[in-house]
Amino acid sequence: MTVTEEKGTISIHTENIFPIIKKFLYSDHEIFLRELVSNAIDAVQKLKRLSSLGEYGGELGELKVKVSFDEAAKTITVSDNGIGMTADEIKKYINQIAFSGAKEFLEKYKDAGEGNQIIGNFGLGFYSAFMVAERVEIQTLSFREGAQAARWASEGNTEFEITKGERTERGTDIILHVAEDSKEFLDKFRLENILKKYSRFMPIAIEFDGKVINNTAPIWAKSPNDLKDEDYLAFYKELYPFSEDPLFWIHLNVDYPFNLTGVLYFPKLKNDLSLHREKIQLYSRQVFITDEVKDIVPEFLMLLHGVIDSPDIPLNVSRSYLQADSNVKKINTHITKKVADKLSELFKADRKGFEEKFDDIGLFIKYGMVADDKFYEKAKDFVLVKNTDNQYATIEEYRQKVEPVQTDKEGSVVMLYTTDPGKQDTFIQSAKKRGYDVLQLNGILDSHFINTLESKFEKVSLKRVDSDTIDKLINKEETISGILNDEEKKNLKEWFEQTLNDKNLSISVSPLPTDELPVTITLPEFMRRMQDMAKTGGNPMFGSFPTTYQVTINENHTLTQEILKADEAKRRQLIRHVYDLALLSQNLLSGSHLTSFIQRTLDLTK
Ligand SMILES: Nc1ncnc2c1ncn2[C@@H]1O[C@H](COP(=O)(O)OP(=O)(O)OP(=O)(O)O)[C@@H](O)[C@H]1O
Repeated sequence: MTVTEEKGTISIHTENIFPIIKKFLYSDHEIFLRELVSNAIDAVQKLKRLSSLGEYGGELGELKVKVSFDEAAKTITVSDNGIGMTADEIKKYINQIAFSGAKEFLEKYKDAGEGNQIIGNFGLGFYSAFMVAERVEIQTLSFREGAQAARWASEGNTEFEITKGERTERGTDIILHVAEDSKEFLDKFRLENILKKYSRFMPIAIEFDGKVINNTAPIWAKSPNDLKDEDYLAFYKELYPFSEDPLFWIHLNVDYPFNLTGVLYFPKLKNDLSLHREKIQLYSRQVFITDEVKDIVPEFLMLLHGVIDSPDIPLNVSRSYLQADSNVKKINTHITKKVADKLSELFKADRKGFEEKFDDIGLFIKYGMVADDKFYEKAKDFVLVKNTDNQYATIEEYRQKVEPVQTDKEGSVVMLYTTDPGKQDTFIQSAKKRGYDVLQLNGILDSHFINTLESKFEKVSLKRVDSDTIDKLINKEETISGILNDEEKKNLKEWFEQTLNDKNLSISVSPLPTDELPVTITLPEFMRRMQDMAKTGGNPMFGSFPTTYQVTINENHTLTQEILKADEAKRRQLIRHVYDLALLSQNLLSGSHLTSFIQRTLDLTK
């Protein structure tokens, strides 16, 4: 195998392949380094493979890839001690772009097990060098016995030359003569940063500036059986040095119908969902591709952290193509299923532990249920609700628990909830007095979650505990009789309207139990929901509706009798006072109203 000197023209199918590479394939020029280092790693892995198959009998030595640069000579060099190439192979693999050497190699060795170690076919790897180089040189010596060193050079047009090479040891140097407009890459920090970004977990040691920059065996490439919790936690810290420990994780390992490995972590979610996005990194055989996994991972799973590695995700293609890709869809479905299964498993295996973590994972589960029907179907059996006594229950358990007391006359189970146990305490106590239970639903997604539940569960409705007076909250057959006649009621309503003089109040007189407050202020459920939805991304128009509060006068209360009997001055004072008490019970009393309330109270006790 001797090298005959040769000049020639590269056979390519499209004349203008280089501009295409430059403009469309890689918008980011720094990718050239990922591609060349990937090729070098491929070459090393191919050699390992040949050695294990007995097709290479020589010493392997310390297998590695080395990246170096020379600012004065304006070169960047990627070296490896992999299989190298003969002059013929250069012609075949480098010159005939359309011919993929990796493909042929895989074809030949695909039955040999570990074949999937070879970095995939995801672009026009080698030629991306011309995005930054005005001339590229290859110095290479094949592992084959008796092979001669060969050199190839090209200036990125379709012409090339092949001559005898200078390498004396097996392997390849790719030498880039960096173009004037790409001099920024002749910089230690720039190169190191690019390497750390794309090559941090590549499977063969990469040396730069005297040190190895990568972790060649990240946990997702290992078998879950060989890993302990500490390993997962340590890897999490490696990925996100400043984050709190995750709650738990899922090790993904699929080989059919597509290849996918990865580890997804459930972080402790803060109440700001936007903080958590873009934390999942996508790899293809340990080569970093992107952290924009929007189209690959379902929206609600973007809250997770971690790594996904799949050679089956098409890369360097447009967004819309990615969305339509059937593998991507399958991956999406698979991840959703895995996550749901993991949660279900945790729930079944350790209910108590699940309850303890629920405050942290609840947001995530609810997000999934609101966003994804398939996820909802699984999650409805393990999503938990918590009542004001901090007891947890699944939706079905809860429905059964409250059904005997909280079914209204239409046969609907009314679940009551509070968004603020402190502020709504009066209402909560009043509900409890009647044997009702109250849930705490105060998360940022809960208003959406409530809508989802109501749409899925038949004959279940949810009402905030302060959205109506106790008798109407759960409207039962039984009626409480009132003690006032129509004339008295009419007067009462008018006096309240005159005294309070606020057009945003809708005043009515109702018979309530005597132990209820003389006046109750409520904001109807539908109105408040609209406001809540507007806050968390619904139609903002709803938020600008005028707010009308329901003011209900309890005709059975003794203070109401007092109002009827009192002279005008006293009456005004009492009306203001019972109204202020209602405000006070909702923490709505402030400013001058509060001051005059205190003064009035002092006057009354004189
Ligand atoms: N460092 C190297 N050592 C040995 N062979 C190499 C090296 N770099 C490239 N080659 C050969 O050149 C071929 C073409 O490389 P190129 O990067 O263009 O495509 P690829 O690696 O097959 O696919 P990809 O587009 O995924 O990179 C490789 O398949 C390989 O046979």
